[in-house]
Amino acid sequence: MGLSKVYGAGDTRVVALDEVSVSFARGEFTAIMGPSGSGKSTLMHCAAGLDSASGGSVHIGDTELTGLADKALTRLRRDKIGFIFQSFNLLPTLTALENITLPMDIAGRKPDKAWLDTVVDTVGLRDRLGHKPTELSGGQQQRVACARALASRPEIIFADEPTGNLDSRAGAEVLAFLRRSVREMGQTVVMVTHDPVAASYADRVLFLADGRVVDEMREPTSDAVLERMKQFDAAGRRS
Ligand SMILES: Nc1ncnc2c1ncn2[C@@H]1O[C@H](COP(=O)(O)OP(=O)(O)OP(=O)(O)O)[C@@H](O)[C@H]1O
Repeated sequence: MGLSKVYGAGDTRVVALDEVSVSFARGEFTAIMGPSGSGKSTLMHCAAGLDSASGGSVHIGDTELTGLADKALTRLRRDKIGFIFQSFNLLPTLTALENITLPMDIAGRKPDKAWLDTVVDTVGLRDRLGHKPTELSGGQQQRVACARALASRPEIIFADEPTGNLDSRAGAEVLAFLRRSVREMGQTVVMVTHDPVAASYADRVLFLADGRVVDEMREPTSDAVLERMKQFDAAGRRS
C-alpha cells in the first residue's frame, strides 16, 4: 500500500513507483500493462519481495513483507510465491519432473502426490516428465515452469512476460493453462505483459503510467486493451 520506489538521487533520480496502492484478490488473474518504463517490473519485483520498496508496505496473506529480514523473506518467497519468467529459468541438468519438484525438494517438503498429478495432467506433460529442458520445445519448457510454480500451491504466482519468448500457439497454451489454474484451482496470478491478447486472458488489467496506476479494466478484450494502450502512445507523442 502506498508503495514507492525511487532509484538514484539528484539528477539521476527516477521515481519508478509513485505511491501505488493495489491489491490482488485471491483466486483472480490480474494483468499489469503500461508503456515501457512505466514501472511494471518494479511493481512486480517489490510485490514479490525480489526488490525492496523505498516507501509503503507489501502484504502477502497475513504477512507483511516490508521489514522482513533477508532470511525470512527468502523463506516467504519459497513457501508462498510462485514465479514464472520470460526465459523459463529451468535447470538444464534436471528432468522436467525434477525441475517441477525442485523448490519443494530445497524446502525439504514432500510434494502432495495427488496434487502433483493434477498439475502435471493439466499442463499436459505426463509423457515428457523424464525429458531434460533441451529436449523440450519452448512452450513445453514454459509449461514445466508453470507446473513448478503451481506445485507448491503458493498464495500467489507472479509471471513476468511468460509468453514473451513463445510463438502465438505455444503462448496461447500457456495462457489457457494459467487461466485454468485460476478458474479450476483457485490460484491467484499476477502477470506483466506487453501483449493485449495475453492480457485478455486475465480477469482484470491494471494500467500503469509514470509509476502510477492510471486505469483498470475488468473482463478485458484484446481490442479494448489495445485501444487503451494506443491512448498512451498518443499521449506520449504529445508530450
Ligand atoms: N536499477 C535501476 N536503476 C535506476 N533506474 C531504474 C532501475 N530499474 C528501473 N529503473 C527505472 O525505473 C522506471 C521503471 O522501470 P520498470 O523496469 O519498472 O518499467 P517497465 O514498465 O517494467 O518497463 P518495460 O516495459 O520496458 O520492461 C524506468 O524509468 C527505469 O528506467
